Amino acid sequence: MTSTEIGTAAAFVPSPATAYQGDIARYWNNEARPVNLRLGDVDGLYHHHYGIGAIDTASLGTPEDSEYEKKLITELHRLESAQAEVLLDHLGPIGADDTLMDAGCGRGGSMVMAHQRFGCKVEGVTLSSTQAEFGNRRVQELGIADHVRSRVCNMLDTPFANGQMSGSWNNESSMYVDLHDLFAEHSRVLKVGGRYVTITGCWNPRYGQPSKWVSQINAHFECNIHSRREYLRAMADNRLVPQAVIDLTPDTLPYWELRATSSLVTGIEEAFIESYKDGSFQYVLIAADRV
Ligand SMILES: C[S@@+](CC[C@H](N)C(=O)[O-])C[C@H]1O[C@@H](n2cnc3c(N)ncnc32)[C@H](O)[C@@H]1O
Ligand SMILES: CC(C)=CCC/C(C)=C/COP(=O)(O)OP(=O)(O)O
Ligand SMILES: [Mg+2]
Repeated sequence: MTSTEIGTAAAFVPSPATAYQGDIARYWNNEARPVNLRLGDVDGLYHHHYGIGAIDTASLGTPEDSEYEKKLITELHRLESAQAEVLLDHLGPIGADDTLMDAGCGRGGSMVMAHQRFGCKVEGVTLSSTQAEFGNRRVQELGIADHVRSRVCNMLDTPFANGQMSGSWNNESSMYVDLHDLFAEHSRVLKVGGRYVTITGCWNPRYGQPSKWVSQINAHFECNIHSRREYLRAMADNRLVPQAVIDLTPDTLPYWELRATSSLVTGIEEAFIESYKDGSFQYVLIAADRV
């Protein structure tokens, strides 16, 4: 990759840094679950994260309604976009001249939302060429390819300059990497005073060790969920000072309970619901300032 200007083609695909990253690239290159594509089709924002907020039962109607499944998909998608809005709320004031980094950007839904809200540039990195192509195609269709770009790149070793970013985030993508390496890279690309935000699932140190449900989620996604304590320690070691730590577990449970009743279930719903209920697993937002 020679250019860092948004709007230029990013055809060069680097080799994965490790065999594990090669596995993860393959996983996301081959992913096409209806629960993600059909939700994205609702309004063209494609997410690979989960939802938060109360169910709007009035909008759902009853299961006997012939339109019920369509309404349920729309509702799940609304909750996933609400999750991304909450992440963006915590970035603080961002202007049109700022640049943000989405580490592990998936199909790019959060990046589009960030540009639409702030007018800023957004640089996304993913291991998957399929996802990067999907995201770049989508922003071209929207006419915002001069502001939003996905590229195939390891989030632990990005091409961005020191202090280039006013904000950066991981939306459900930090369970694929070592947290010390990850926060060292965010700390490098963020300017002093810049804001980092993550929404993630983490195991609860008060439970003791990762529960069987957490192990099941790890096996399902080939990831390695960290503990809440590990996040806070790795931030502290990398000049990232938490300003907000919010337990979103109660806010995400309605999403899972609704999803478990849909035709788009994937089989992982029970593990999320049971681990959130037994306290072994938590859905958290952490916002931290680069000092
Ligand atoms: C669950 S998806 C989340 C996607 C996106 N953040 C969202 O909210 O829709 C996880 C993403 O992390 C990316 N990822 C995992 N490890 C990575 C790494 N080392 N470097 C860059 N991206 C990585 C995957 O390619 C995938 O896009
Ligand atoms: C909170 C945790 C631990 C998340 C693990 C990372 C992950 C794979 C997120 C969801 O992606 P997705 O939207 O592709 O998954 P699904 O197909 O289940 O909707
Ligand atoms: Mg999904």
